[in-house]
Amino acid sequence: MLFGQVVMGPAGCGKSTYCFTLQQRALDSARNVIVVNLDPAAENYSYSAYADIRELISVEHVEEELTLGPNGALVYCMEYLLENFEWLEEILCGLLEDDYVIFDCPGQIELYTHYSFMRDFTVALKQLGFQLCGVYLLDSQVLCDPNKYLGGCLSALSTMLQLEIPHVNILTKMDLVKGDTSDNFPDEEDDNFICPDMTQLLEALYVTVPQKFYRLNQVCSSTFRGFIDY
Ligand SMILES: Nc1nc2c(ncn2[C@@H]2O[C@H](COP(=O)(O)OP(=O)(O)OP(=O)(O)O)[C@@H](O)[C@H]2O)c(=O)[nH]1
Repeated sequence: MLFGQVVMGPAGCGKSTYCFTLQQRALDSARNVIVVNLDPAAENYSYSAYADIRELISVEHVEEELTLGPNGALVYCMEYLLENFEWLEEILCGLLEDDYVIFDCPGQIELYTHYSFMRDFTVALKQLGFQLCGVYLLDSQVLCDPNKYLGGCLSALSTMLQLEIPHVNILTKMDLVKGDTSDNFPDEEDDNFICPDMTQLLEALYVTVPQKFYRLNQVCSSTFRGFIDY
């Protein structure tokens, strides 16, 4: 059996940096961690890539050939990857049982929330014998703003439900958190800074969001609470 992580999250949240760091940590402990770049628009990443979707297809190429915009080209590339999955299968079939594979995914969250691509991709990997974990990265700036926190939780939850694989959320860039938290929201001094209580979230939203959305926010926060308790 092969093990792997599917690393997802909004653009710029730190996915490639996370993959690089994990690869370096593994090297230090003499473990082989393989990173596969699945972002057809990625030009720079610091890890050493075992495979790169850009060898199959790139956003730049699709934009030129099919005169599509960046988002349309990205969706085209991801569908192309699925249709030509044997390209990846051939590369991955050389792996050993102990190898651990990290898939660095694109940052357009609609790929996880609106399209079935990522789900179909993980199903195809499972058929190759992969045991997968979804890793959803969020910039820790969301901790300073209840509106961003609500949006971040919704996107992470929606991704988890779409993929139906074990799921871990990770907050990145903690070194940049300055503690200038919005009123009524826990700050760095609070024990529940990393995981605000849902009552606190609702109270903070009550102050910042128009009243007509109160009931909606109440339903959202009770949904999150349900998943936390579960
Ligand atoms: N200060 C700080 N900067 C970070 C951290 N992680 C990532 N960055 C920076 O954030 C920027 C984006 O990081 P990436 O790793 O490229 O993010 P990404 O999610 O792969 O970006 P996309 O591929 O565009 O979706 C880079 O300038 C990184 O150096 C962190 O923990 N702390």
